[in-house]
Amino acid sequence: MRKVLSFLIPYRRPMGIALFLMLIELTVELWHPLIAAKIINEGIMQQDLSVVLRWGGFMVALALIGFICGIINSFYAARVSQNFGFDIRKHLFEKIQSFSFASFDRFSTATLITRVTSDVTQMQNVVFMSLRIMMRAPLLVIGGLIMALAVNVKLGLILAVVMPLLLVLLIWIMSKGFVLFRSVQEKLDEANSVLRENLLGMRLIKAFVRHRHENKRFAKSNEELMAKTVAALRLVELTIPLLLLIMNLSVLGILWFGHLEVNAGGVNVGDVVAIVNYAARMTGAMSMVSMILMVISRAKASGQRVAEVLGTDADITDADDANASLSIRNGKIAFEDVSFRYPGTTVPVLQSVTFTAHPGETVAILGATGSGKTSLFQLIPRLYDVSGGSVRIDDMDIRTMKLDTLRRGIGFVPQEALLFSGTVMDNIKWGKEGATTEEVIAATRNAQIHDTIMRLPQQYDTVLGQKGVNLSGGQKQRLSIARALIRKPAILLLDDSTSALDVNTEARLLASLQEYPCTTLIITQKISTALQADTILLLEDGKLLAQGDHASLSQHSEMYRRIVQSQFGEEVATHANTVT
Ligand SMILES: Nc1ncnc2c1ncn2[C@@H]1O[C@H](COP(=O)(O)OP(=O)(O)OP(=O)(O)O)[C@@H](O)[C@H]1O
Repeated sequence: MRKVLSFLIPYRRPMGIALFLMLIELTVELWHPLIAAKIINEGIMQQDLSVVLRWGGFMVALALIGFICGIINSFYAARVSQNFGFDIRKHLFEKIQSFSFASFDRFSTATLITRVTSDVTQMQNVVFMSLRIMMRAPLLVIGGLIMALAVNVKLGLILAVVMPLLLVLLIWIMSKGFVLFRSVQEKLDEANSVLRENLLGMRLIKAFVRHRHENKRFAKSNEELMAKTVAALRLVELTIPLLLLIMNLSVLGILWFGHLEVNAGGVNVGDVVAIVNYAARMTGAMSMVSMILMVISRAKASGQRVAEVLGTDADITDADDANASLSIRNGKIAFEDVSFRYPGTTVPVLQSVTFTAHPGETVAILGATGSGKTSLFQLIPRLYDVSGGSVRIDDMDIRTMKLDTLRRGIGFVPQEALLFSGTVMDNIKWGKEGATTEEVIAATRNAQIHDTIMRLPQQYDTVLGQKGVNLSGGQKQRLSIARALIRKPAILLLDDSTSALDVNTEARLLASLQEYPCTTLIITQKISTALQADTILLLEDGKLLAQGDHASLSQHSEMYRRIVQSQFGEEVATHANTVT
């Protein structure tokens, strides 16, 4: 939480000005009842118009000063709170960018979105209110109490007894509110999560006619959010009427004892009016305090959630002795007795994996679904770190290299082609900042997508919809391959990235990849793809079952023979379909 509050440090000066202006406003407000008492006692009761006019004019002048200070205070409060929110959002975004995959496994996408948006807004509100009214309200209560006691001790004592009782009540309510508002934010996460999944999976939902089921799912989550919010707001709703009731009873008490005192000659009418006036202002201030306490308890819950993200250490970082001069030159990859399990799990997904991919070689990784192929890939750019053994590139343990240098030398094409909104050109240049048009075209030609792009309405300037919705699966895959090729990486990782391509296009693509001086690792389910590789790795349940070229595997691996037999029939059929 201290970390979150430290974001206010750069704004000490405007905060100081805002608080100073607020103090002037407060002084003006506390002065008013005294002047009113003077006007009543010395002007109205003595029928002296000049006193009424003089002090009346002074009152108007003070009100004007208070008004001007209030406006400038609001201006500074808005500026500080907006800048504070901007800075936190920026830091959160940068922090999330530095997250390892393990951290992403910990925080869902929906919760991260709520934390960067709604939670930060709650905290912004509290900063705005602090500078505008938070200090003013308690000071007004304390100042009002002191002034009331100064005007008349007996009548002032009524307020002195009631105020601490009210404060205890409000603090109790705040502690309840904190718990409730934390669960409101959690329910908001859940509703966001359902909404997000729906929007992303809209096509599937329509195709499966599952909209009723999804409506119900969202309605359930929406109802839970409403129920939690209503419970939290009920507490807020209860607070102010309760507070008004107690304060109005005290005003009645002041009027009752006041009238007795006036009759006994112990106090002036003007003084009773002044104390009632202070009580009224304190009532207003107390209801402000109760509102503020609610906002604080909500912001405290949000602050904790934001602090959790900011306090998450990047667990995959450069080692202290990482050598900045090391970079990938030849692209030799060696796994030495590598084992791996996902952080927070006990089951190993890779066990004693040892193989070498020599520079310029193409290695295909075959294996059933869930056998650990993607996990193996993720270890190469250090998206996760090995649990045992080591991954070496050009004979260097990758943990001795700078992360950025390591990742810059790798072209990674994930299983699901992910494109960004923007033009086709922007999407390919995303792989290499400042790439020339010639470089883009060379990459798209090799990825077998240039001709397709030229047939698009605005060719390279065609704007892609969200996640590239206006492209086919195979087109998306080839665009993301082009995006990786443009980096001319020393190591190219294709995670089942040719699955949506027909056999001919895939063969052309793989042939053109031969021209790249890079070591290529291809995860594939297709024997036809594996056949183009120099070496084939056969994974089963996280273990490397066999490795070698097609001929040696056909001879030595029973499992490989089974896969070939099961697939070649299918492929002949597929090929026949493509030809016709
Ligand atoms: N983030 C994760 N946290 C925990 N376990 C995971 C995570 N990702 C994958 N796994 C588990 O690791 C195992 C291997 O998954 P992996 O994605 O590497 O398989 P794969 O061979 O690439 O499968 P596919 O061909 O279906 O993509 C699976 O049992 C999976 O449940």
